[in-house]
Amino acid sequence: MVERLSELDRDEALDDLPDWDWDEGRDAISRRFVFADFSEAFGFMTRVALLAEKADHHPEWSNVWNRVDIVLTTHDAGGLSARDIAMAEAIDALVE
Ligand SMILES: C[C@H](O)[C@H](O)[C@H]1CNC2=NC(N)=NC(=O)C2=N1
Repeated sequence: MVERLSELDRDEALDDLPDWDWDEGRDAISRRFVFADFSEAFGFMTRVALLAEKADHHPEWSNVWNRVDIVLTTHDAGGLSARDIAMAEAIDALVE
């Protein structure tokens, strides 16, 4: 069972994820991705979906044409966990 990150661990992890915002109310992190067009956005979503299935850790997300909004939190833990940090790092690596 994965646990929620402590405040200290969270602050440390978020220092290395400057493009992600922490939502205190939800204990979640979010990031908006903007692409050239829908095709680029959906290609990205496909790659994220494959990562998510492999990790058995799934984003909450929405897509409007070239925009993809992703929220990561761990439902099983009731907040942000190391699984979200790992997923955010893997997602960032796709767009680097
Ligand atoms: C049974 C299965 O392992 C769980 O429901 C997994 C699947 N994907 C998940 N995704 C996310 N974001 N949080 C979870 O707690 C979670 N749990």
